[in-house]
Amino acid sequence: MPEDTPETKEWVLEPETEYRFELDPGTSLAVKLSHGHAEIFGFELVEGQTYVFGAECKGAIFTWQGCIIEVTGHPSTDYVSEETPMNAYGNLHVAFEQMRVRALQTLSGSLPPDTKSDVNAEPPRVLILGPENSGKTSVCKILVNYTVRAGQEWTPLLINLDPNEGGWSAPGALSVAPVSSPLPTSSPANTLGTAATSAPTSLSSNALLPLVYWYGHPETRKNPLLMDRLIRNLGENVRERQENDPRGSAAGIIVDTPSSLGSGPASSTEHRQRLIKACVESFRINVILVVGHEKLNVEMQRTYGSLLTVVKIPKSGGVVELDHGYRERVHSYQMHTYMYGQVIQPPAGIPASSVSADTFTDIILSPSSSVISFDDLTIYRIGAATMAPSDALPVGAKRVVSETQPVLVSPSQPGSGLLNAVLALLSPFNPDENERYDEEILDLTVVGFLVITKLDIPQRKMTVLAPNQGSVIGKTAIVGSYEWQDQ
Ligand SMILES: Nc1ncnc2c1ncn2[C@@H]1O[C@H](COP(=O)(O)OP(=O)(O)OP(=O)(O)O)[C@@H](O)[C@H]1O
Repeated sequence: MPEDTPETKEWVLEPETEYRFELDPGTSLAVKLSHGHAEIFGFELVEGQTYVFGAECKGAIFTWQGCIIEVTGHPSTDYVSEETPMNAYGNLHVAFEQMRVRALQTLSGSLPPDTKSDVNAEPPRVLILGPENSGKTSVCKILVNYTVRAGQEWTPLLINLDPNEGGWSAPGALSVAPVSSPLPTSSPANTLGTAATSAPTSLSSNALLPLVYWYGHPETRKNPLLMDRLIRNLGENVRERQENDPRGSAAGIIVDTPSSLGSGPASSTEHRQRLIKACVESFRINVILVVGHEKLNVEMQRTYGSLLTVVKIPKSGGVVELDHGYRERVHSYQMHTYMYGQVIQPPAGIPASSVSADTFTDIILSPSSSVISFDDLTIYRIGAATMAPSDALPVGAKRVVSETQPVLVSPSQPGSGLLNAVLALLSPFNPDENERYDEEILDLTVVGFLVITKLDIPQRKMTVLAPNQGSVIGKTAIVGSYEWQDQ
């Protein structure tokens, strides 16, 4: 066997144990379920199929009944753990499933006679809170995957409010997507599954169609007012959808949140509480799950305990501490995946043909680079980032820009910060002039992202990279604080 051909190791997993792995940059791992049943964050693996992981993925293959897996590759860490919180997560799922069934029965008027009085049967609308690296996103994924696997054709709404996570599009996005088939795991570039792409693809059966707003910064503290507004915008959209489809809404809502809502310095308490309130109100939350944090649990019990159910759930010992450098690399993987698709080469010796097509590890996209005039695209930045420091203002001048005020950014201005910036392209303004209003731009959803790769100030031209050739001329875009360079 050549030296760099990784050996294949067989792992026999006892019931209710999991095989955990972490990958280094540039490596991949192949896992074949050779016997039994197993799942990754609730996504069921098919016996005999090989699943490939890359882009520094970290994860766990869990089994309820026991299984045998064959693992090929060089993970930086791998081990089997017998202590997992999956029982608790499974029980939660059962409780939520009961809520869904009752909600549906109430809607269709088919409740058993003795329970007819239960007119308040509500589907689960769940907010997941916890500190950094507590496994919030993984819990969301497990709960969503169990819901869609329940065989009731549920289509829960998964809401990503963690701009650092990026959800289905680019980092900085806040979004919601109805999920109708299980979300696979293969790379942190698409933790929550993959949105429909421009690729001519047979994968579209489980591609998602998210509704996206752009916050544009990794930290919620950068612009809490904007966060608040976008959360409420998402809430409006969700409410509208649910009013139009009450039966569909019985599947419920799962909301993943940024860690800044779960913990932070005392100085940030007000900011945290304000955003949690925005979430609870916007999505009419009836269950708050607190992942492994006693103090936060007590705080939530005190604030919301009389209005809704607050449950503390255990944190998995497998959750990996992600550092700042890793998160930046993930943002870069996300942008690369957004523009070019994702190809994860299986480890040597694993034929690509044996790899499951469910995991989006072989999608090639061809972005288009085009040169446009400075006047073709109107670019705004929201609020304070463009503000000059107060001491740089002329004597006697007062600051007039508020946190949510759109400020025009001119590419011709040296130091505009636009070179390599990620821009969110917005849906059109209301065509009816009478319906237009000052801050309308904050309420427009995103139709795509682009990156400015070159600025030619003397010629007033810029080069933009976008996933497809659709024209951007005459459109409006927002710039945040993300930059990306194609390497
Ligand atoms: N049981 C597990 N075994 C191995 N890795 C895991 C396990 N659970 C979670 N992870 C990994 O740990 C990392 C952090 O988990 P996750 O993203 O769910 O946490 P989070 O609380 O949402 O993070 P954030 O601080 O970004 O909000 C992820 O890479 C995830 O894949």
